[in-house]
Amino acid sequence: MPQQGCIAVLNAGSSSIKFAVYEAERDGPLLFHGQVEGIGVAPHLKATDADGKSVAEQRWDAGALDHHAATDAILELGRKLLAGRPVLAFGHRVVHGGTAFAAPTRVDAGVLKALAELVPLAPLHQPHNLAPIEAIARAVPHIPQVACFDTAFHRSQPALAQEFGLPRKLTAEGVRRYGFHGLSYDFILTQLGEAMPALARSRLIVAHLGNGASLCAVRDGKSVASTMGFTAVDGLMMGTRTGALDPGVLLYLMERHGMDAHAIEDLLYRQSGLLGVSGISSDMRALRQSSAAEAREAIALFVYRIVREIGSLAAALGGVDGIVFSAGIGENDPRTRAEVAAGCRWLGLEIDEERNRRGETRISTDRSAVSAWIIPTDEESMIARYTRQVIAGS
Ligand SMILES: Nc1ncnc2c1ncn2[C@@H]1O[C@H](COP(=O)(O)OP(=O)(O)O)[C@@H](O)[C@H]1O
Ligand SMILES: CC(=O)OP(=O)(O)O
Ligand SMILES: [Mg+2]
Repeated sequence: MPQQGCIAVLNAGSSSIKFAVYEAERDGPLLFHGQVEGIGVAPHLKATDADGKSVAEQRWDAGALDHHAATDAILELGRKLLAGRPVLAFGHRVVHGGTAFAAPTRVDAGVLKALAELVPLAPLHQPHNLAPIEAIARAVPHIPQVACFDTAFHRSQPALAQEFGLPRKLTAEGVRRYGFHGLSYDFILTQLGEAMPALARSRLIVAHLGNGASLCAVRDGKSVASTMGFTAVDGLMMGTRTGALDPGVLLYLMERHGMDAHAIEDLLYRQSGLLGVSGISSDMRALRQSSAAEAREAIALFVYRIVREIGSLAAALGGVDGIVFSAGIGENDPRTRAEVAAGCRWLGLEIDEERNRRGETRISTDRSAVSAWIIPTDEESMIARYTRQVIAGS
């Protein structure tokens, strides 16, 4: 009997590369999935089959595995696990789609060239999103590849929410707020739309808190505003990124410290955030385990920034009905959820400590005016869905 074809998905984040393989048919089931997480900290590859049974596990020392080597390890593992089963298409997360790409797109040489021009706008992601596309195109040029964009979900934002106070010429050139983590928000809203349609239509703030972190204000299932802007360094403080920063700091760094664009990029994207403030780690798990005052300060600043930005998005929405937590920290760290919720008491949010500790889907009390939820994200399944659609339509 001929083997059924499948869809292979790659999702390169700033500290992880996630992967998944599904049967190719519509809503085809997952065959296996996994991730290399902790890239740059404590790389750890883990893959499981559809029943959750481990099919691969490996660890490396902090410096021994970069994104490039992690992609190679995943492609190698994929070949082994697929055991000759044909891949009908590859779906990829591509963080920045700029002004030109507002929907999932089949990749060809022209598309790849346009996406490569956006590398300076997403230096922690875009190169790692494009490298496997190029490698796969070289190795198996006949297999279609589809790029799915983090920016696409936010294209529904009102024009004002997308603008900076810059001269119009720059806005027209594309210097505007894009927003990221869109595949994650899209997945979460799709899930809510199926399971809790009334909640999905209400005024929500979704907190995607991973190594990269952002908030999205959603009304009627559509993005209204987001904390990330032109690039994924804006908004919340993150694992290694500053988040929003007074632009005057950049001028100071250039004038007083003679820093050029390259040095500033390194500072803003790789040396700051939880890592820079704590001087210990970019990983929330390590900071929670540390008794150092600097670790506590880094976490307190992370939470403070989230609470302040929730206030800002609540204003953009004209009120809030629910808050959703997701991604590495949002799904797994009850203390961060409780601390954020404590800062949102003024909004009418009351958390149920036991539900929060157990990680239940609804973590607010029954009488809380604003509900709070944990919805695990699954960007890979969203990418697979879009990849099937694009292939079916081409
Ligand atoms: N059990 C946990 N407790 C607290 N934080 C966690 C836990 N598991 C993962 N994290 C955090 O999640 C981050 C990774 O989130 P993830 O969304 O997978 O990352 P990426 O932004 O690379 O896609 C880690 O850096 C770590 O800070
Ligand atoms: C856009 C972004 O920051 O993504 P990630 O959280 O996967 O690093
Ligand atoms: Mg991610």
